[in-house]
Amino acid sequence: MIELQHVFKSYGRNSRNILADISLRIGAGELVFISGPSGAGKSTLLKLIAGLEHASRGSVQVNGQRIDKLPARALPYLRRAVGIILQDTHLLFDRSVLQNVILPLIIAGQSPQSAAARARAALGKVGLLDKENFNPIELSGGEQQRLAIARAIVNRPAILIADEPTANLDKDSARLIMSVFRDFNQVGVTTLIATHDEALMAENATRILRVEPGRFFDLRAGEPA
Ligand SMILES: Nc1ncnc2c1ncn2[C@@H]1O[C@H](COP(=O)(O)OP(=O)(O)OP(=O)(O)O)[C@@H](O)[C@H]1O
Repeated sequence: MIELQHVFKSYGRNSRNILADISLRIGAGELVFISGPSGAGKSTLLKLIAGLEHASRGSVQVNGQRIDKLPARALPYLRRAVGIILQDTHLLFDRSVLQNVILPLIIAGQSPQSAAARARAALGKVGLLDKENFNPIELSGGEQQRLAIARAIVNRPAILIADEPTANLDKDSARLIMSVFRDFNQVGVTTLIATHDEALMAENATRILRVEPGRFFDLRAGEPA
């Protein structure tokens, strides 16, 4: 499903490697955490997999496609295959909760009617149906994260990627967010979550990819460290 082979990433020609010689495989339906100190390259790794950044060297395969070689015209396909929630959720505060979720469907060419029905189904899955007419600014931090999740999954991606989705949330909101991810993971969505939250990983970990400056660890639950 996701395979990186000898991937290097630096930003700019003469700058240092943020990621150096990373190889990994993530199978369909896995739930994987990406951990590591600030600045180590967690977001960079997620962006390479989502096709938002390009590897400087090495190959990145998603759903059997070399996305580092993907022509620009194939990018919409990748956008639909991978739902992404970045650290800054980029919610649109000039329209309603429902309209925020409808927008990616309209962009993908759906009729307004079927887009509204699917957007409502997505809001239902994250427990926000009763707030569809609110402005996102009126939502709590945890609710805004859930809205960002609804928007990311409304196109039914096979892969869901989230960058620090529980940062700045209290414990109960973080648990609720995690239960939403687990629900999607349980119906087969491959889920990658970058986090600093040790408690979250301890409670949910199946596999942790730990990114440190110059080092990389693939820690599978149940395997000796
Ligand atoms: N677009 C960019 N241009 C130049 N340097 C960048 C860019 N994006 C990230 N970097 C640098 O790459 C390094 C890794 O950043 P990244 O955001 O991947 O780390 P991170 O592990 O996700 O950090 P954090 O936990 O603080 O979010 C940092 O030194 C950062 O300054």
